[in-house]
Amino acid sequence: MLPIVKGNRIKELDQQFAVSKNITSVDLMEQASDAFSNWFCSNFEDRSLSVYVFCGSGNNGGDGLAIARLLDQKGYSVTVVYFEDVQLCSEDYQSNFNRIPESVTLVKADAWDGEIAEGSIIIDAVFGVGLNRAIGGAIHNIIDLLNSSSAIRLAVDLPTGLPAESVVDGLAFHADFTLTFQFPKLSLLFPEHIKFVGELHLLDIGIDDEFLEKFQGNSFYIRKQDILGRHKSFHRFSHKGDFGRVLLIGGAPGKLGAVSLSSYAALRTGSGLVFCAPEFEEPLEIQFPYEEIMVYQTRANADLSVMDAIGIGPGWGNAIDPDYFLSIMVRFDKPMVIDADALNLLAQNPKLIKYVPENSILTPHLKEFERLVGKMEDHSERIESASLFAVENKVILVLKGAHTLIALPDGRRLFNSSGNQYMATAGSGDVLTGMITSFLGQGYTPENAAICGVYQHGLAGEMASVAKRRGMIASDIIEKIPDTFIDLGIK
Ligand SMILES: NC(=O)C1=CN([C@@H]2O[C@H](COP(=O)(O)OP(=O)(O)OC[C@H]3O[C@@H](n4cnc5c(N)ncnc54)[C@H](OP(=O)(O)O)[C@@H]3O)[C@@H](O)[C@H]2O)[C@@H](O)CC1
Ligand SMILES: Nc1ncnc2c1ncn2[C@@H]1O[C@H](COP(=O)(O)OP(=O)(O)O)[C@@H](O)[C@H]1O
Ligand SMILES: [K+]
Repeated sequence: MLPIVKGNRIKELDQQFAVSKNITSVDLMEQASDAFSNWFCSNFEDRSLSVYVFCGSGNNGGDGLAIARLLDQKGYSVTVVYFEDVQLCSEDYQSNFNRIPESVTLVKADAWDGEIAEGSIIIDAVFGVGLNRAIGGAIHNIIDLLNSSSAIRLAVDLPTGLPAESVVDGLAFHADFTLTFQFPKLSLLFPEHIKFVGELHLLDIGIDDEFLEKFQGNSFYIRKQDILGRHKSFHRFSHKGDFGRVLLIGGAPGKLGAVSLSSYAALRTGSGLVFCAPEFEEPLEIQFPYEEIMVYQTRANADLSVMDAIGIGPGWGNAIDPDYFLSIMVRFDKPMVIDADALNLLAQNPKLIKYVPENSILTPHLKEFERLVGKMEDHSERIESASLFAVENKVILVLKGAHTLIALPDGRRLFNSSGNQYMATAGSGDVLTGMITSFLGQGYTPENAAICGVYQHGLAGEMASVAKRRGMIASDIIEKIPDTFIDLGIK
């Protein structure tokens, strides 16, 4: 998995990597700038475009100067606006300043007329991970101006003004696209920053994962290539028992759809047998839209030990007796998936938390998480409390949203890369519960069930949204689950 290295370690990483490859830091800057300009050329093919590059005094500005030179070579019309006298800038900035060809218009910010031709592109290379205070003075005025421009805005590594790990305080550049080097900086994944980050892309600048691991902390980014190796394979003689017997508990009158979506998602994820226990007086009379789902009674002393996995909570309603929930946890006594109304029940009865089986997977969205632990200031605080909750309670906490966080009981924090805004539709969380429960029932470790479930849920959402966009609904996500196995090469 890709380490999300902290901003304050990146300089050291840069230097050590350059030494290990027998190159200079300015060579690495060239590799980064080359990756940026290649991305630029394949996304903005019209060479008659005017490009304005804004350069700060550090290495982010150095990248900007190298990018300006490379785009000029490719035939774009390039203007560089810079802020600081060159002798006061970083060494690699100075090398690139000296290489700026005459064909690039070079203008100091205080002499710039503030004009940006219609249809131009702005590149922000003012500050990256070296930001150490709020933006002020002339830079503030120019960023303000750029933010109100109709031009397309690109940020190099990090939009200027965003700190690498915390929430922005004051002004920041509003990018339409952020092209970040090698790995995402943590703050690029915060919901508060979506208007600054725009569409996020990672650019490979040649630093291998093995080298990055030397600088890893507790945060990682889940990519497509991390999934295949976490899957189990089944063979020609596997029978439905091998694929697991799972139970989904939930669905009160008026909310049957939720648990029905979870159950159907579990079937599409590969479960051999899917049972559902809806919260009705006469559950056996319930007709599900999917005939493959069987009804199970969990009241009284029904044997839960015959189940390989249980997912509990979708549409369960708010009239559940906490003792009944407790009896399910005690009777089952293996990791389970806890979602929606079951999480609300935990929030209302905190004493129940100690009965949650170890390594269970809790899947709150932001509101449900706040009900569990109290109100939080911002995403940075949310990440810390999710991680603390997972460690203290020995559970896996899946904090849902864009870049869903999987907080593991050993303190690692995994951020998801798949999914998109079209998944913000009723029932898509119920689908996730069904998928994770299914993997757990197929014998995956809770960690792998959570990782594969979260990643593939996002991938299925991406696939379904290609044809449906904002018209996508939760059952469209379910229909694409089988395609995710094909796309990932999983047998
Ligand atoms: N391995 C990689 O990932 C690679 C990284 N690379 C690139 O390096 C970038 C990091 O470069 P960096 O460390 O030089 O920091 P950067 O962001 O340019 O700014 C620091 C300068 O800004 C100043 N300053 C700070 N805040 C300020 C403020 N509010 N207002 C005014 N000034 C402020 C501060 O000066 P100070 O006044 O504090 O002395 C300092 O001089 C990284 O984001 C990426 O683009 C690639 O080249 C190669 C591979
Ligand atoms: N912008 C987004 N990007 C990626 N995934 C998203 C986005 N918005 C929502 N999702 C995903 O959709 C699901 C929504 O779950 P939830 O809020 O529980 O919805 P519901 O209660 O309607 O089922 C989560 O898995 C979440 O990660
Ligand atoms: K920048």
